[in-house]
Amino acid sequence: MDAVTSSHALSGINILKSNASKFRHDSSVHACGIRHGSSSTSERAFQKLKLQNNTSVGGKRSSSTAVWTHPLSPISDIEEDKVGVLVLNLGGPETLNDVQPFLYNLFADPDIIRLPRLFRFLQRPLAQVISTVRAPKSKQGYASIGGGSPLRKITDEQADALKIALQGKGVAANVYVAMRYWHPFTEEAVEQIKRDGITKLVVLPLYPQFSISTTGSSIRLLQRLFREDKILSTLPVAIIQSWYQRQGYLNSMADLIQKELQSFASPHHVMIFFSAHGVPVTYVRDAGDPYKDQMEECVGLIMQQLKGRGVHNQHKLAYQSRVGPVEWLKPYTDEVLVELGQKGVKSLLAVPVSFVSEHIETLEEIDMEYKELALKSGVENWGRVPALGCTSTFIADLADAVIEALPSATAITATATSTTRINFAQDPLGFAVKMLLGSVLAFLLLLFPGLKNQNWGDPGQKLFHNNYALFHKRG
Ligand SMILES: C=CC1=C(C)c2cc3[nH]c(cc4nc(cc5[nH]c(cc1n2)c(C)c5CCC(=O)O)C(CCC(=O)O)=C4C)c(C)c3C=C
Ligand SMILES: [Fe+2]
Repeated sequence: MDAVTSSHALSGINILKSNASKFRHDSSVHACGIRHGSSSTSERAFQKLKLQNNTSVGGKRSSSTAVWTHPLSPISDIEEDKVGVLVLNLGGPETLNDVQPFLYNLFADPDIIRLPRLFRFLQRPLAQVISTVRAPKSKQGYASIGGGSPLRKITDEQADALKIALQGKGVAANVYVAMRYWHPFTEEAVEQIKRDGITKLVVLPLYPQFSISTTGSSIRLLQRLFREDKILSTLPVAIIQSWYQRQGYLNSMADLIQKELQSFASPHHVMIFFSAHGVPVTYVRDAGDPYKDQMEECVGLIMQQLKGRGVHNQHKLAYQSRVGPVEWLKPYTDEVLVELGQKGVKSLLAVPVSFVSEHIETLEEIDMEYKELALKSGVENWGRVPALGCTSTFIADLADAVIEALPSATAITATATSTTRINFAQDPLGFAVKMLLGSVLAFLLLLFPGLKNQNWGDPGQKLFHNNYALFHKRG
């Protein structure tokens, strides 16, 4: 997928795939309230762009900077603009009492459980059932990491650090946090943006790779909120779609891996084990989610970075955190760990690669479940790379990404295209059959609550599994 293309029913917003590999990271800038350096590579490029824009026609792509300009929003306005950055994240329950309602919000999202359009009316009842069945297992997980998700605190810290890094680069901006499924909700952040009179907005997902289920879902919600609002519908917005290719991010990941390898007695013999959050395989196969491709490319780029530093360890990518009965992206982390252990791999360094803060899947799933499984399977030495969090080089790079995106901000206008409609046009018979089966199973589920499949939390009946699998095949 190319930069500045809209995708997955997200047309109408200027979406950037932040591909600024030509920008070196600026190690003189420190985030998290530390030191702020002078002009960075990106800042200089930004200044250069300002000059360029004064002399060139808008709407042209700047090949040396990976920044696109738009005739409606000349870069020379940025100094007068009131800039906002909207940081997107998933959100997590802060207490155990929040777990079920948080799960309800998650499963009520049509980008998480993808029902055919005609059966969307079942979304909420289904979410109620699934969240109730899943809650006990989820609660156990959150209880084991201190009774709640650390996501809000870490995201707030990252937002503060980003504001400071932007300031250090000469851009005064308000940074807002918009969570998809828990506080502070996206709606609240958007209201605050309106109250503050922001005149130019950059949307920055805290997911390096794009997935329909994460960045895509948040963007879809934003599109709706912005279109429905008189003021917001004219606000120039730039959306950074993904940023896993950025040099600053890759450097920061390589730094963390290199550092962690040193904690092993024999660093060369450690297998670098990338574990990414999975998505159901239908997202990639049927709905065109670029997540898998981007993840594979991302891992390749990190390894390339490490090779450039003389680190030639073996590596492997696998997918974790599957929920429900459907097939998810493979290979599965738990299965690979067992295989590697049985094959005689003795040292493993786990690298969480789909997310930039610690959360339940790093603190509980990787640090507890997977570690135990690996050790039981024959692995003797286990390590885990921490999430990037507020690492200064990383935050500085995010600030650069924001600055590079600013000139492309443009108002949200066009109407979204629907994947469902496309699928229907391509395969009307298949579409009708799936809808019919989906409806029969959904009604069965609602009429006979006993059919709830306990595998969302506990072992149980199979029918609900199959039901869910059908729902996942949208259209
Ligand atoms: C890139 C990151 C993520 C993708 C892709 C993703 C897809 C996805 N997740 C679920 C179901 C659940 N996710 C849950 C929590 C959760 N997921 C992510 C990230 C991605 N999810 C995060 C950051 C979190 C929050 C963690 C925290 O600390 O609070 C949960 C709840 C936890 C649990 O019960 O395991 C569920 C459920 C689906 C179905 C999905 C793709 C369709
Ligand atoms: Fe998830």
